[in-house]
Amino acid sequence: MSQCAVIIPAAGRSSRFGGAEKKPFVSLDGRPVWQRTAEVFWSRPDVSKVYLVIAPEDRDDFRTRFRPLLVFVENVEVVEGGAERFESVANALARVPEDVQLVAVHDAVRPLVTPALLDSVFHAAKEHGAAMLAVPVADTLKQVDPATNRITGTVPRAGVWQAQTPQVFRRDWLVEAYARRTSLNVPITDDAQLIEAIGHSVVVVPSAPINFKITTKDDLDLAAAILKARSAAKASEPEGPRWGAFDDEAKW
Ligand SMILES: Nc1ccn([C@@H]2O[C@H](COP(=O)(O)OP(=O)(O)OP(=O)(O)O)[C@@H](O)[C@H]2O)c(=O)n1
Ligand SMILES: C[C@](O)(CO)[C@H](O)COP(=O)(O)O
Repeated sequence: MSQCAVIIPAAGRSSRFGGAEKKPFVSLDGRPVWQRTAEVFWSRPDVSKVYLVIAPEDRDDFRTRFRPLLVFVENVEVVEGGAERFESVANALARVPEDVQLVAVHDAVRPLVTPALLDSVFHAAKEHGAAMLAVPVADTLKQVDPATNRITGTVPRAGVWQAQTPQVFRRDWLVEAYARRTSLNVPITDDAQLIEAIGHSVVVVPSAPINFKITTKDDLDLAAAILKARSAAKASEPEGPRWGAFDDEAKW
C-alpha cells in the first residue's frame, strides 16, 4: 500500500479567532481541536506518519499538556512552526523521508473531515500525483472596496471552487515546489498554488461543507453544534440486535 505522510500545521496565531487560547488547542466537545483532526489520520493504515506543526512559543505547554496522550501514538512527530503557514509546512516537509510517496497537508483546524473524504482525495492523489478537496462556491461573490465597504463588482462564480484541505501531492513534486517557492512573488495561501506554479495540474475532489476551517469563534460553535447533533442522533438509534440471548423484538 502506498504510504502517505500527513503534515498538520497548527502553529498559527489564531488572530481572527481571538480569545485567550489558540484555536487548535481549544476544546471541541471534550477533546482539543488538533487532536480531533489528527485522530482521523493517525489510525489509517495508509498513513506512515503525522507531523504536527506547533509554534515555538507553544512547544513547552503542548508537551506538558499532551505528552501523556502522544506516548500512546507511535506515528506522530512534533515539528516547529514558522511565521507563515508555508514556512510551517516547509519545516515539516523537510522531515519526510524520501521513500514516502505522498504528502498530505491538512489544517489542524478542520476537525470534521471524514474518513470517506480522505479515502477519495488520497485515491485521486495516488492516481494523478496531486489532488485536493474543495467545494463549488454557492454564494454570489462580490468585490468590495474596504475603504467604503461598497461593492465594486461581482465576481463570476462559474468554475470557482473554495479550496479545502487535505491537499495531497507526490512528495517529489512538493519538495521541488517548495524549493522554488521564493521565485514566486504572490502571497501563498495554500500548497496547491506552489504545485500549479511548477506546472503540475491539481485534481479537485468534490468535498462537503462539513470540512470547513475553524477561523472564528462562530466556526467553533458551529462545529460543536454539529458534533452534539451527531452524538444525539447516535444515542437515539435503535439498539442493534442483541447477541447471545435471542429476543423476538430483535430486528435483523
Ligand atoms: N504560521 C502558520 C500559520 C498558520 N498555520 C496553521 O495553518 C492552518 C490554517 O491557518 P489559519 O486558519 O489562517 O490559522 P491562523 O493563521 O492561526 O489564523 P489567523 O490568520 O486568524 O491568525 C491552521 O491550522 C494554523 O494553525 C501554521 O501552522 N503556521
Ligand atoms: C489552506 C487553506 O485552508 C485552503 O483554503 C487556506 O488557504 C488557509 O488560509 P489561512 O489564511 O491560512 O487560513
